[in-house]
Amino acid sequence: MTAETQVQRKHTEVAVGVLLRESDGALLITSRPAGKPYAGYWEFPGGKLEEGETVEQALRRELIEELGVTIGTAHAWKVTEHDYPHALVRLHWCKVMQWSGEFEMREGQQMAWQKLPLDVAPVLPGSYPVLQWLSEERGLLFDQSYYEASQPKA
Ligand SMILES: Nc1nc2c([nH]c(=O)n2[C@@H]2O[C@H](COP(=O)(O)OP(=O)(O)OP(=O)(O)O)[C@@H](O)[C@H]2O)c(=O)[nH]1
Repeated sequence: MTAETQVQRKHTEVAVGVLLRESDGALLITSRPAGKPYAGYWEFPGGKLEEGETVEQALRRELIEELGVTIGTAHAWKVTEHDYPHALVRLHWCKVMQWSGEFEMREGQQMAWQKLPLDVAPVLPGSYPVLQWLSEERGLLFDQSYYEASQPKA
């Protein structure tokens, strides 16, 4: 092993929210704004933890900044990792059932309340496991290829 391969990449810690609408179980997804890696891809709302923040604090701050809503409790759910060319991310997934305020896309992104399977694509690859778990919870089949960039929607 060379010195280069021994270098450990540092994880970027990310808080991500699965907002679930009580009336019909729909979940909220948003598009990544222009200027960020994977611009235009669909994702769950969230962002990077800042120094000294807990996951819940970071998620609450990000959703105010990006969507203009204040969340209630963020229920810690799963932790996943994904190695992108731009970053090695550790994603802290939370389920959120309560929020207040009006949704306002403060970064020029799009939002959509969606049932599974989603009818938008592509989705960030780091989010595929969560779509799989959410599908399994609902007794639905999960087909990753449906969400990949190369798959034109029917
Ligand atoms: N928000 C969000 N990030 C995700 C998801 N899935 C996933 O792999 N990521 C990755 O997690 C990282 C989140 O970074 P971000 O760019 O959204 O965070 P941020 O808003 O704090 O960014 P900034 O401070 O650069 O503006 C990105 O590398 C992104 O590719 C997801 O579903 N939602």
